[in-house]
Amino acid sequence: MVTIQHSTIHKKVACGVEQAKSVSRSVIVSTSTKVDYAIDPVAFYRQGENRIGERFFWAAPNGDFVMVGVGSAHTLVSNSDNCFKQFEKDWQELLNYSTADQIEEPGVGPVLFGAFSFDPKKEKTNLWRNFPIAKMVLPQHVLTITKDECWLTVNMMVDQNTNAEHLADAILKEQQNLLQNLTKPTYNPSHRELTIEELDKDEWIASVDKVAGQIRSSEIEKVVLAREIRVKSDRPFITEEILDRLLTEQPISYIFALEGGEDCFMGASPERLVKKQGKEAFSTCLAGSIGRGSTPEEDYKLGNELLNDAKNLHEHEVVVRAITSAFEQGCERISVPEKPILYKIRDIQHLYTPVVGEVKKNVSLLTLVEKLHPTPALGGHPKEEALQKIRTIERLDRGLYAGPIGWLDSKGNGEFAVAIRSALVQGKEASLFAGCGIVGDSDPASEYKETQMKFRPMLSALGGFSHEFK
Ligand SMILES: C=C(O[C@H]1C=CC=C(C(=O)O)[C@@H]1O)C(=O)O
Ligand SMILES: [Mg+2]
Repeated sequence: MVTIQHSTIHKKVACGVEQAKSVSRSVIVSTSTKVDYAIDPVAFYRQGENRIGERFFWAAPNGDFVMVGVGSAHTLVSNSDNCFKQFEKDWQELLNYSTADQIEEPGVGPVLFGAFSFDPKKEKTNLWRNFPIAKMVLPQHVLTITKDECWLTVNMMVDQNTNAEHLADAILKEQQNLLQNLTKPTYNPSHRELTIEELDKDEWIASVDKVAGQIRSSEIEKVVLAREIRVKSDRPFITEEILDRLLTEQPISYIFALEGGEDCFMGASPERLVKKQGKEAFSTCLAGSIGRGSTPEEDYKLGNELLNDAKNLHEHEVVVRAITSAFEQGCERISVPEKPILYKIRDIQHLYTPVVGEVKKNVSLLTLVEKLHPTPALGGHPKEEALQKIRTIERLDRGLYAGPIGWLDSKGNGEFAVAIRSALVQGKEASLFAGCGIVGDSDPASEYKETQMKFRPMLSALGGFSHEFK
């Protein structure tokens, strides 16, 4: 099933080589083809298994936009806290030396996909050894599925010595392999016996109590405290299987996976950080939580309770204030509803306020990400004081948990979610992360219960079940 003509791609690579010669540096050659048949994104991801360590998966809520990447034509890596600005500059420079088809569709053509650590200033542990502080990849092969179109893109980095014939052959051969087995995979739903270790559970509960006390007697208004559980299985986890479950069980969340070496960071986040499409920017304030009811009546009652609960409304309002203020710097004509509504996902319900604005001239998506991150839904308020508190009190290494994860294209469009409800999958083991917004009247036992609910999406997708997390 060849979708790009060999002669077309050969010509484009040869042109790229000429360009590389004239500018004395490597250049990106990118070409995209619209396909008129359905490609299952998980099947495409699975077919890329000989590129393990170099794949990513992204599906926006309701499958409105799906992007899968295999292989790496170029990788941007940063181990400093200046990563947003550095990547912005690197990307612009790469695009200045690129030849790509002019396609307006967001997410088609040269794209970067990647993730940023929650806090580059926090000391890194061995847990995240396979991930730098930040990385964004220009994939060799990209599958982009929008509401009514499906595209395949190949990206190549060529220099003056590239053999156009060889490169065109190799990339087409690999694309054919990726398109071999397009039927939706079926996975054995067999249940796994998981052993769950709650790391520093008592210390975490004590820290909630301590921080709530400090908040009552200081300028700090809110601090998000996270914890980790380590899960062990009798056999290796299969990331395709986990993706498949997440897509079925968490249809209105962002489903993501990013590989690093043998490890895979993945999750189902309900929380958008920011999306930019053309001139418009969209963000989401998502904070304040309660469980789901077992009957529609109970669920409605719980939702109503959340909508009127002073502690949760406060937790939420801090986020609305911070996101609005970040938008005021980068956007105009900002619209923010006065009151939150409910966002109900399988295991939990949240308070939700969407924020929309028109992006000011020359404000990029990465600039918005930098201004917004971390919102008080993940960090706290005031930002720096809350981060400092998290650095000293939290025992885990958050790594990419709660950091921005997403994509951007060559036209400035893209979207980032905050990587919560997530896990770092490492062979037969996985670390899961969950945090809670702590305010002055936080009750440690209820915050603990809230983290248990937030572990459920990933625990269930890993194929496990545990009474303590019911
Ligand atoms: C930090 C997390 O959730 C945030 C998002 C929604 C609700 C939250 C809350 O009610 O505490 C948190 O701010 C997490 O899931 O790890
Ligand atoms: Mg909360």
